[in-house]
Amino acid sequence: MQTNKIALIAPNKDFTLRAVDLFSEWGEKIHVAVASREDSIAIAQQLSERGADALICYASFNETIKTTVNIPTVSLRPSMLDILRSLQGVKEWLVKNGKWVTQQPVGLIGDAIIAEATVVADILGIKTTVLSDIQAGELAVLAAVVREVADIANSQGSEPTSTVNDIPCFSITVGHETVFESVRRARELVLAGRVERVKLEQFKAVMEFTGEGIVAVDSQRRITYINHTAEKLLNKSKVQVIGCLAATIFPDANLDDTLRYGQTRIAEVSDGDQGFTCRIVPMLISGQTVGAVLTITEAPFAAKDKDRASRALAESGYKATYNFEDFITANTFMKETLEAAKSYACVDSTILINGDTGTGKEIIAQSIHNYSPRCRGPFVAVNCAALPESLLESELFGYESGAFTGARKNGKKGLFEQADKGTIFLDEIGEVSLGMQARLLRVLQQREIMRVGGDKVIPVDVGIIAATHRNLPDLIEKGVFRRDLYYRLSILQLRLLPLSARPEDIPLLVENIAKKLSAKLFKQSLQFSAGAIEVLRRYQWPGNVRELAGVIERLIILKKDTNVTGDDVKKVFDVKSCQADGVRTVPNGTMEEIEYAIIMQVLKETGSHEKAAKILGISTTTIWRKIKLFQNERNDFNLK
Ligand SMILES: Nc1ncnc2c1ncn2[C@@H]1O[C@H](COP(=O)(O)OP(=O)(O)OP(=O)(O)O)[C@@H](O)[C@H]1O
Repeated sequence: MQTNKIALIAPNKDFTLRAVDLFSEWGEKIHVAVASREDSIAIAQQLSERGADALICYASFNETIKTTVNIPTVSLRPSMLDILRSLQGVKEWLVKNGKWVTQQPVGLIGDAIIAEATVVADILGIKTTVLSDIQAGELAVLAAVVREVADIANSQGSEPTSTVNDIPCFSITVGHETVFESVRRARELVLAGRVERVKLEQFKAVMEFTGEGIVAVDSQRRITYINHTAEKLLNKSKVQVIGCLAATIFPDANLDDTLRYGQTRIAEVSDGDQGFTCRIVPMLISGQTVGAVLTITEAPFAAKDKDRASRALAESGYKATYNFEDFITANTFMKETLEAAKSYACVDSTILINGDTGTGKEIIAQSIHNYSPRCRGPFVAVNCAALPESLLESELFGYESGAFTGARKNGKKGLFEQADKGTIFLDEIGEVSLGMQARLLRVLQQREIMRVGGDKVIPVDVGIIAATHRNLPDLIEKGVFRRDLYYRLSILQLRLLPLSARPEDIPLLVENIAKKLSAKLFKQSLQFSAGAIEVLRRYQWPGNVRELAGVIERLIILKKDTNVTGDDVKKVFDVKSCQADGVRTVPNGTMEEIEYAIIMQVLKETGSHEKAAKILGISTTTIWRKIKLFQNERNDFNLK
């Protein structure tokens, strides 16, 4: 390879010789190689491997060559000026030889030049006809033939280069200026390529030495790039990894959401001993996902500790079991909500879930935790309505020894501390007192707590998800909820629709819940008729999915066969009202008093909040809330 790194691929020996002459005349050190159509690609590749920075290729070779080499290519073909000059020569010759007056057409041959030659001939007033080759067509009626010849012009003359059956044949060849222009263009591309390469090298240097591991994956999920840090983290070399399917290196990293739907997500991946947190970001070109970039950092939990960690979590009970797949819905709004929830899971801001009782707020909270980088940490759910204020405070923030009578000798860690590195789910946040709201606001802002009776500030690393069935802006208006706390909580909001607003979910939920419950109760799964589904769709479901699950459970237990009709469903609804109206006596009083009395009666009969909730078709949270509300109102009343 010569020092000048441009090479020309010529289609024949004559072309080659003329090009060599021209380049030496111009003092250009350009390597010229001759190639046939068949070996042109191999020769182009050899030239590229031997260090050529750009190739000038005869036009008919260029289309295939440019897609097989990684260096820029320039197509060399007769220019418009070359065609004009040739046809002008033809016209002059026809005039000079008395053939112009006959107005016989000129035959044109050569796919690459036909379009331009026809236009130029029109301008010059030359009649033309297109021929496929020199033997074909009515040569006798032609004044002349003009054809493209793969050569460099050797003279500027306007004489025929040959004759066929006494018809003069003229050639259109590549002019000297055209060759010169192709060299100029190739040089320009080499220069531009160099600038790009410098930028690329700078970019690569930054990528290589950043503290995070970086891996790029194409749309076929094959690894196309891995930086030095990722090689070290994964203990694998570029050679081992490039070209492999991402799944072979990261079996737990699900790329579907990113490659199909362009979503950014965070996954916990491991390669045996070591665990990593992996942020997966789509690579977009003009809005189209063409691949993904994975940034990898060491996870707070090493893989070898995972079993121990998850065992400890299971034992502590602070474990989230639900994932997004468990949330069944066919409703478009709810599907969008799930997508938003997945995005929220990737950031650490507080999330507020709003929805009626039984709409799945806890499923969503658990799923967010399990989808987030905190998934290996604890998930601590606190029902803020279930505890009296003083107890809630010491439960949430813990206490120091001797903080109050009956306090443990060594003090106690609060739930915020227990949720460290994980997520705390503050259910029924709308029910907490103003005093407690002030304490919560401080944690939300500073991510620090102070134990009851303590004076030490303890930093806590927790994700916070809050939920309520209440309309918090209404509570703000009533002065029972702090506006500043609401703003803090509501940066990322999710709203869950009541079941009555999404009747299209009923068939899916019925099928799914019936399958799960019948397996749990060791019963055969039920078949719901269209009539049964219709009855279920028309019902209002004040207790939402929890109530639906209760109805299905009753059907599974009561039905002797497996086919459920509309009447069966109605009867089960009746059974429920019989239980409430028939067996128990309804006391006199206000609605609240009757409700309170019924709740207390069922609690007494069952001895358990869970069983009572099931019978009444409401959640345990609602039971706690109603009791608390009733008792608070009584206390207020008594105080007055
Ligand atoms: N979309 C759903 N798909 C499947 N199961 C659901 C769905 N929504 C709710 N459930 C089921 O309904 C029950 C209630 O759900 P969850 O406890 O998450 O509701 P909630 O909104 O937190 O209720 P509450 O406010 O009363 O505590 C659970 O058994 C849950 O599995």
